[in-house]
Amino acid sequence: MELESSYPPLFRRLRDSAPAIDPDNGSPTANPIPEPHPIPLIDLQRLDVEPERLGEACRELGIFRVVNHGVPLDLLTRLRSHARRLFSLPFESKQASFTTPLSYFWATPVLTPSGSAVSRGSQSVNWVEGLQVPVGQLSLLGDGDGDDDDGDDDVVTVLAGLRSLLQEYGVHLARIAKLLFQAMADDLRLDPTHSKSYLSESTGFIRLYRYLHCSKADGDMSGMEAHSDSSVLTILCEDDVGGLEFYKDEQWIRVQSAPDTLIVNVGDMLQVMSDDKYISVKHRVKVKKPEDRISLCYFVFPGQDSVIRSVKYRPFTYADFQAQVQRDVKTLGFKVGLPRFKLD
Ligand SMILES: O=C(O)CCC(=O)C(=O)O
Ligand SMILES: [Fe+2]
Repeated sequence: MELESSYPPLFRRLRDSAPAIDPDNGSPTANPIPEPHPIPLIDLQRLDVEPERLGEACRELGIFRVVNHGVPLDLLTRLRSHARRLFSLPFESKQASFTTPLSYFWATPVLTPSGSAVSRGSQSVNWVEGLQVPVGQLSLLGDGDGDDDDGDDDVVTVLAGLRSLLQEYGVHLARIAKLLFQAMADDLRLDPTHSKSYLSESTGFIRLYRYLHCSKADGDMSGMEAHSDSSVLTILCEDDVGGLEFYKDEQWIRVQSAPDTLIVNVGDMLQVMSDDKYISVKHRVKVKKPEDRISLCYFVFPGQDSVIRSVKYRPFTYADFQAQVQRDVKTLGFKVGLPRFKLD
C-alpha cells in the first residue's frame, strides 16, 4: 500500500469526495474488457527476415509488442520498482526536489516545452502523476548505483539510483527506436535525404508514471484520457496491473499486460512521414485493478529543424506542431493535432 501522503493533495481531495460505487454495478474491477485480438508481436531480432510484419502492424493498428528487444529483464523489473519507490516519497519532497531538468506533474499529461503543466480550465482530471526525464540531461542528476535497497528512501538516494538505471535503459531505447525506424523507413521507401533527420535520439525523453487506482471512482476517474502521441515513436514498459487500451473500428481494445515485453506505438509525426499509411493510434489508460499502476514511456521526435514533408500535409517542423498543440490545449482544452496541418 502506498503512503497516502505521497499523493498530490488534489487526488486525496477528489478521492475523499468521490461517490462510492455499487460493486455490482460499474465497479472498475467488474467486467474487464478482454483483448479480442492480441496486438502483433514483432521479434526485434527478425526484423530483416520478416520486414512486412512490422509495416503491416503499423498500417493496420499503429501499435505492436516487441519481443527479443535485448533489454535485460532484470533492468525492467528494477526500473519499475524504483519508479514505485520514487512515487511513494512524500508529495512535498517530490515537488521540492523534482526540478529542472526533471518535470514533476499530475492530473494532466500535457506539458509546455519547458516542462510545466498546461492549464486547461475545467478539463477532466487524469488520475496520473508523472516525472519527465530528458535522456540527454541525465548527467545533471546525482550519481548512484541504483541498488540502494536498504529501505532508506530519501529523495537524493532515489534520484541517484534512477539516474544510473535510466542511463542504461536510455541507451537500449535509442537503439530499439533506431532499429525500428530504419525498418519502417525502408518499408515506406522514405527518401533518405529527408528521413535521416526524421528521428533524433537526442530529443528522447522518458516519463515515469504512477496511475492511481480509486475504488470509489467510476471509469472516467481512472487513468489517462484518450489521445494520440505527438512523437515519431513511443516505447512503453508497463507493470502487470495493465490498463492500456487502443481504439480500432469504433471500439476500445484492452492490451494484455506482459511486463517482459515492450509496447510500441506510432506517433503523429510518423503518420505524417508515412503519408497517412501508418496510424498514429488513439489510446488511453483505464486502471481496473485495485492497485496503482506503474509505467515508463519513452518518446522520440524528429531533429529540431527537420522539416517533415508529406503529400498529405503542409511542410512543418515538430516545433510548429508542438506550438499549435499548446495553443489548442490552452484555448480549446484539447489537442486538435494532425487536422491542423492537413492539406484539403
Ligand atoms: O502509461 C501508459 O501506458 C501510456 C501513457 C501514454 O499514453 C502517454 O504518456 O502518452
Ligand atoms: Fe500516449
